[in-house]
Amino acid sequence: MTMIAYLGPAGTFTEMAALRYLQLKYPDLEHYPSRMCPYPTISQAIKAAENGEVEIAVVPIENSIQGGVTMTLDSLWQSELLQIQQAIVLPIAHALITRAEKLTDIKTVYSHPQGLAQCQQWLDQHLPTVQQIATDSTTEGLHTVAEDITAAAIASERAAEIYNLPILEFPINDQPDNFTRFLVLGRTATTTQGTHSSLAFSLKRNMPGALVKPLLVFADRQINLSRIESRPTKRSLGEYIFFIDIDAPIDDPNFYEALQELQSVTENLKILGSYEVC
Ligand SMILES: O=C(O)C(=O)C[C@]1(C(=O)O)C=C[C@@H](O)C=C1
Repeated sequence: MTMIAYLGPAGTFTEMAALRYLQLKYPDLEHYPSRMCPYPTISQAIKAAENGEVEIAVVPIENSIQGGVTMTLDSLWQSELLQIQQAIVLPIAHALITRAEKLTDIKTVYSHPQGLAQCQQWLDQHLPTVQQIATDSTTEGLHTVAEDITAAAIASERAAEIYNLPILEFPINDQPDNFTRFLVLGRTATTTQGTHSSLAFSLKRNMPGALVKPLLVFADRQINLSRIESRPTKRSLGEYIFFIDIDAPIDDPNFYEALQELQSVTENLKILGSYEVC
């Protein structure tokens, strides 16, 4: 029975993505929740899949407004075993969940840093003096909201329903078109072949033009990169790992050739997966 680790507690956007994956993959399943294992942080969910406690981890990777989820990018680079099996894109609409009757009664607002950032203009305008408290997920602060009438949390409408808490304002995200991409990660033995591929590499030397060579490998073959993002290697200042998404399956001969050549112009090259996006 496939068990799925996700960023919890219950009611997170990541849980919605995990449920969507289960419904797509196993449409005949009767009881989805019994397969769902919440973890308090993204890195713990990823570790659970890596050490075999669960088969799959579902984690956020990128928001259309705030960009990459750094904890996921760093964990992907460090992971020796996990591959991307599927990507899921969900619209994200945030609610202000609180037992306070009016905005002026609120003293603290809890949310995941992505949740706070996606509602920053709204917060500046409507709750400018309220203390913002970053949590590991949008739902972590909901227990406090249940106990403290001056506390509020930014989370989904579904979370308010699960915890039986009222919504004071909805939607409060600054951009109506707000999307987050989630990844379904599984062990390499179950590697998939899909229409999209992701890889990451570090460079041999930190010198002018070092990034041009790997990029030319793709440009010369007319391979389109749909995303490039960098993270520090954590070895020394100014050294980066580059994450690249490509709209091509890994078994495309053109792409396969590019990968061979990429080995010679990068220090460490990781194929993160070949997968479908839904
Ligand atoms: O805290 C949650 O509800 C999550 O699923 C995490 C997360 C994220 O890390 O981006 C997912 C979607 C939204 O962008 C806000 C938060």
